[in-house]
Amino acid sequence: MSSTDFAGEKFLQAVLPNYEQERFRLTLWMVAAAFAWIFVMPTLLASPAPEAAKKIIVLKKTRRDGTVAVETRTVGEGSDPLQGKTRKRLRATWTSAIGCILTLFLMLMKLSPNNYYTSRMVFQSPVFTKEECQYIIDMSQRAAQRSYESALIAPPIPVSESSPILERHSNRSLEGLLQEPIGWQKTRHYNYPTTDLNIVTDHFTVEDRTYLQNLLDRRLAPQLARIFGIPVTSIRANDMFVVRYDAGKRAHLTNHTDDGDISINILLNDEFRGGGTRFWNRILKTPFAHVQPTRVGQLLTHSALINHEGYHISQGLRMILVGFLSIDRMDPWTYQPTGMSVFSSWLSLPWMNVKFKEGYQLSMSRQSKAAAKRAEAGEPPVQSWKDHPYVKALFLDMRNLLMQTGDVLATHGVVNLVHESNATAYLRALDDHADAQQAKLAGNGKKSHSQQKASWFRGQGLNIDVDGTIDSMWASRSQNLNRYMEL
Ligand SMILES: O=C(O)CCC(=O)C(=O)O
Ligand SMILES: [Fe+2]
Repeated sequence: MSSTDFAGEKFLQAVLPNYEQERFRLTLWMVAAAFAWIFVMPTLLASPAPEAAKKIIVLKKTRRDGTVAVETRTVGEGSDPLQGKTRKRLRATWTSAIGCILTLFLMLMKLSPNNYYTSRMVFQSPVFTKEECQYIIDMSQRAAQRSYESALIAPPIPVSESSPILERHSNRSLEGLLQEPIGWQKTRHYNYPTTDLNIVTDHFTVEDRTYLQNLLDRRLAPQLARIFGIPVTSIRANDMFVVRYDAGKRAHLTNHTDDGDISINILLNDEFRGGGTRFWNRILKTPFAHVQPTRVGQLLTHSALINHEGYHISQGLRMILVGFLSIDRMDPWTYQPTGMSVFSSWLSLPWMNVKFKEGYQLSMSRQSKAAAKRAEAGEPPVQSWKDHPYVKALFLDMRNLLMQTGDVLATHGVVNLVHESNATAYLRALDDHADAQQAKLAGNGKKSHSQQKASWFRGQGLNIDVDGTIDSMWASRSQNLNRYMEL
């Protein structure tokens, strides 16, 4: 979304990049640099300096009769003009090629807003009102109550030979629902468990989801599009959930990175002490920010690759709405392009970094599944190019290289986009714009314009491969497909 389309632009107290303009400028610079390295530099580097072209060596020989004979010999290019020139040209070509790649890489890193501006920055802005946050808390408590009731009557899942891990996990999560805080999931996230409820797979109602979807479409989608320079159609939440931290129980979340491309974290209440989110600089091994929003309904959004932690609360209950968002270049269902610029996808270090990370992880899991199948059936597995050991190693190397490049070159910091005194007016401007859009569509006789919206719930729980195709779905999705179909 360009700055002129964003309804909240005049309330921004920080200057966000004008993506379109900066990408246009960057393209011109890159074309000029490539032209210089390909056509001008090789000629300059290969052309001999006039005095260096020939070297004259004077040889003095004393003859037997005592007289001195002076002999001059020309060496270097002069003595072997063709070979010297070829060698020089070859060296110039190589130097130019390396120079060209390095220049373009540094330009991309330092002139592209998707790289220098959004890689390691945290953005803060208002997104919900206090009343809306209370409504979300209430719907979460109702969903927890329904989860508890269904867990009371659900029989334990028999552990079968074919999928013991999954079924043991399902039993553990059923048990968790019966423990305090009752009805809340305790083991949904495996490595960094939070006490949470997923908006689709837990017992929220269709009305709850519709309420949230409407709010996220009006308030969150345009802000993310503006901050990260992406179209709203490229946004697909892969996991959207409400988290609670209880003082004295699970009161913090240790340092981690998230899954997906972009993370969102919206504060729903303020009846607690401590808390906030701490963001870490991996190079310096120190936090670069500890953000404690003072206003309920405040959004924190950042690249999922930034290390962060949910800081310990010492009193009360802290609730947040969290989303792990995937930014798709292609719609995973139709394979139509989402309209995302190449500068925010394959030329964006954080985006590429995530794709290589996911590509590597998927390949590893495919490999272990294939090994299990092979053991079962005694057949050699069919291997895709993505699972070739060299490709896998390349994915891992690229992931590490891109991560470290971002860590070293990108600015780390927090941008507070809207002053607190403007929060209400800012949200009203976003609402007015959304209403006007809707009225315009209704006037055009179009009932809905769903293809122009972000996917908040319908597209969760998918593993998308580096080539944009669906690789697999999470167990929680395949077990609840009917809920995804409702939306
Ligand atoms: O508690 C927070 O602010 C961070 C939450 C978080 O990072 C997560 O749920 O992944
Ligand atoms: Fe996180």
